[in-house]
Amino acid sequence: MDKILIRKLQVDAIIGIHDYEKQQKQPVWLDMDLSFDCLPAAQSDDIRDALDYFKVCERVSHFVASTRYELIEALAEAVTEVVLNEFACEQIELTLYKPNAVANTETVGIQINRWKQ
Ligand SMILES: Nc1nc2c(c(=O)[nH]1)N=C([C@H](O)[C@@H](O)CO)CN2
Repeated sequence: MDKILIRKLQVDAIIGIHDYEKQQKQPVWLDMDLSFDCLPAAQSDDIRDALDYFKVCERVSHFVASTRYELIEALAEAVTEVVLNEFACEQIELTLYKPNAVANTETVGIQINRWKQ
């Protein structure tokens, strides 16, 4: 299966277990590998046959910016539900990073794989 790739989509969100994290947004980064048959779009050269990565990024950015979660596990799960429910991809591998979470690390994060039911 082909994939549409999105790397380091940057969104500010309310995410964390501590009070200070509930009072101010902080950056999260998202990598998304979206399983999708790209042959029809390659043959037609028509965006209507494609999984439009701009629309995915726009929707996920608005969703993440509007949420409040304590755990990255919960935010990651919610993002995969939005993408699978609203776009034609069959599977998503999502990596969600929280770069400001732990000092002396480049970032921490989570990776999950979810399929359309
Ligand atoms: N598995 C997880 N561990 C931790 C999380 C999380 O979301 N998932 N969150 C925190 C804190 O919010 C941290 O990011 C900020 O101090 C700690 N551990």
